[in-house]
Amino acid sequence: MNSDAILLLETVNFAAEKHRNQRRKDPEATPYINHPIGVARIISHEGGVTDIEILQAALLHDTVEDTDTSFAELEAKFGPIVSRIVQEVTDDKSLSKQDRKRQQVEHAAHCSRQAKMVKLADKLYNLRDLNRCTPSGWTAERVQEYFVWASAVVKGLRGTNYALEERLEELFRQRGVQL
Ligand SMILES: Nc1nc2c(ncn2[C@@H]2O[C@H](COP(=O)(O)OP(=O)(O)O)[C@@H](OP(=O)(O)OP(=O)(O)O)[C@H]2O)c(=O)[nH]1
Ligand SMILES: [Mn+2]
Repeated sequence: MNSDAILLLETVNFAAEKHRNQRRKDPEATPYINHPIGVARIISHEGGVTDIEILQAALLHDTVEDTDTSFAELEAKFGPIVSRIVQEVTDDKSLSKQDRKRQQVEHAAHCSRQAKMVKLADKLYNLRDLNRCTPSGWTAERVQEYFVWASAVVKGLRGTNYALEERLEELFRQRGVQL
């Protein structure tokens, strides 16, 4: 097996251990790890991107935000580039939810190309998930608001990957949301 395959297995195993007790918000409480694996797969399978550091960052993208993982830990295990990409896509949890959402819109255009790829795939996965089923406790209005906010973030990510942007635009169009 080549070394990239070994490295990806190491990375997905680390993410699975970190997210082991977490579930998605859907009524079936899907294991959380399905999300980062799906985000990495969108990047490779739909985006056609095989850059190992982007795929690793996709697998790890919610570990700091949602588990006890630190950037120092990611840097020691996976190196400075992967750690930096995850940092770029991690919300500052000390901010209010409203400020976090606003920051994502403001920061999107200033991210590296690698972080933009992860962000595009993360939004694409989550929007498809919202079309598949509504998270427990979410109203139709909250779902629509997520689409509107996601479109404002994606606006700042444009010019990164044509295939992913096309698919996102189609989802926004179906919701009557203008990009
Ligand atoms: N659509 C969907 N989302 C779910 C589900 N379970 C967990 N999530 C996560 O919820 C987040 C979106 O919900 P919000 O209410 O907007 O954010 P919050 O987690 O800060 O409360 C996403 O986080 P994120 O990946 O960090 O992305 P972001 O939207 O915060 O950038 C998404 O991954 C689910 O079943 N469906
Ligand atoms: Mn995510």
